[in-house]
Amino acid sequence: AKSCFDKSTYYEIDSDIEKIASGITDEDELVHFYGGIVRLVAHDFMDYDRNADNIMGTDGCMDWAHEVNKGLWGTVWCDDGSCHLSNIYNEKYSHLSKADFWIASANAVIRQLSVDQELDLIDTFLWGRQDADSCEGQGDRIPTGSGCREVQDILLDAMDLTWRDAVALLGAHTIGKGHADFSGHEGYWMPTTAESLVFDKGYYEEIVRRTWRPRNVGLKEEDFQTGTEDTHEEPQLMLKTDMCFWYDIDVSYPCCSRTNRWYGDTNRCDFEEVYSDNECTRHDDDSSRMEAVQSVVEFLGGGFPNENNEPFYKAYASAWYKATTNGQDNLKTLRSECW
Ligand code: HEM
Repeated sequence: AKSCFDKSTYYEIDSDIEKIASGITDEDELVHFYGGIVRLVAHDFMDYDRNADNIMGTDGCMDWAHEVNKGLWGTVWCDDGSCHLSNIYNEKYSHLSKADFWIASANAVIRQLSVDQELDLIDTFLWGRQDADSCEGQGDRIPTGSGCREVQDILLDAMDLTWRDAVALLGAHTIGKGHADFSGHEGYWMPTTAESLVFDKGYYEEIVRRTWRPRNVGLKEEDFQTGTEDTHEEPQLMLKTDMCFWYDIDVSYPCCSRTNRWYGDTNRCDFEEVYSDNECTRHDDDSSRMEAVQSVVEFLGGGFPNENNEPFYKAYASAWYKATTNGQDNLKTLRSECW
């Protein structure tokens, strides 16, 4: 096997992803095809812990049976020939490590779904990662969405990212969907399926502009929702970890954002239960988490509405690079040709 990764192989993976996507006619399935690939990489890099004996990170190893990874094994990656991504890997790319292949595949998704296909991550792509055979405890390191504390412990402390990096990376929730069967968090981060197929700064606009009321209070799937069956075909959600970039929900949950907005006669916080009397509080001015708030403002790209995805794209590329190279010291740039 040639253990070499050249540009033409990188482009071929991109076009294979495009080909598979163009054959998927069901929109929900398409959202999960694209979203699942990016989430797969996120679960590979979010287990990195610089302070642990086994630092893990992008090593192609996943504790597939762990609850937090539900929705990856069996639909995104599998060994029975029923998953697009593992099928092309087995057919054409198994000379590459899974870790490198997954990242190249996610780069393809991000490029294809970005506005004007502008967010091309090829220039910062490095390869040479080695797959690990075992990664015991991997799943225990992955965040579940419980709140700001989790972002701080995992993305900042263990992964050595900044708040700005974390806010940029989570912008990926603009694509994809949460599933009742997998995480228990049902719904899209965006208001429509179509918008869940565009990789842009929409996620930040949704956090800031909507009224978000608590859902699943008291359960382990505590999160936020907005809208009603009248306004939304499918539920629209935010996790507590998403809302944390704008509100101090560790302190104020179960709370509602923007308590002064109405839908007919009903306060938008009060559809199921009254939350209009408990507004989500903002971070203290002197809190280190204000860096997250400032990053959201930066990625909004100016006053609403605007088409300026530049600040988000730049920060995303830089954070993605850090997250996918953490702990790796022998990575190489793409060859122009492999022999
Ligand atoms: C605090 C960190 C994070 C938490 C708590 C979190 C949590 C979740 C949850 C609960 C889901 C729904 C899974 C399901 O039910 O199908 C999800 C999906 C997703 N996540 Fe995250 N995530 C985090 C970070 C990230 C990062 C860093 C990325 C990428 C850069 C990412 C990309 C995605 C994508 C694309 C989906 C959609 C998957 C699909 O459509 O099947 N997430 N995430």
